[in-house]
Amino acid sequence: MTSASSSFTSPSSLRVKICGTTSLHDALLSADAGADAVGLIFAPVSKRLVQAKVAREISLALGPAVGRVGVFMNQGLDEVLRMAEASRLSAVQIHGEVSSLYLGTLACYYPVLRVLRPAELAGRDTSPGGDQTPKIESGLRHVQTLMLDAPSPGSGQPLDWESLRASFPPGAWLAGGLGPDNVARAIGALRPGGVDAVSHLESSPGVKNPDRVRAFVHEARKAALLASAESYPQ
Ligand SMILES: O=C(O)c1ccccc1NCC(=O)[C@H](O)[C@H](O)COP(=O)(O)O
Repeated sequence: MTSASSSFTSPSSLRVKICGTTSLHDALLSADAGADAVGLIFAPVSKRLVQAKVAREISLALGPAVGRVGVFMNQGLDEVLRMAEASRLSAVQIHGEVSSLYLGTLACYYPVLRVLRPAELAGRDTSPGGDQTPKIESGLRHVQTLMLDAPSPGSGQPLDWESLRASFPPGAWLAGGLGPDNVARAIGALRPGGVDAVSHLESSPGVKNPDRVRAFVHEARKAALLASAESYPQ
């Protein structure tokens, strides 16, 4: 496994996901801005919940080139698979406590973005009284894309990128408090395989700010280009 600082991020391979899409209008906006994927949140705790009917409408309208990632948190396998099929999702993003069996089963049907918090990345939950069991389901690494996110998803809180430099898994995606103003610094620090954002791209919960969405995609692409140029030996 290469270290995060030496891994190569090709500008064309950085994936940009715009999460918390609740309307066809905003989905088309993100696609037009050059996003690779939109996130459709089905976790009931979210203030950005998308209606199943709207999610399906979005999936069918976006066509094959833009991913539709369903976001789930502590929801049963049956529910995830049912929503994914009904909404014509192209991938699922899984937050919360789930088993290896759960992830392995899902991975038979959909590409899985598995979300971890920094404490879990270190291999154990360091919170008071936390479970010390390693949290990366090692047998499933080959079928998962990891995403590192803040402990409270969708809260707009950035992670401490510097402290993650040594442990950030090559190719993992990064979320947590990203926006047009800081995504370049985050890419420069960790060279993620993808970036994902919601809070700092909105005018109100569940409603996108078009200028910020466009600026986010633009800044992310520009930073990936710079990072890949720096990765070439002189
Ligand atoms: O955004 C939410 O409301 C949400 C609620 C419950 C589970 C996941 C949720 N969002 C998932 C995402 O992928 C967000 O884009 C990610 O957490 C980053 O959010 P932000 O820090 O607000 O950019």
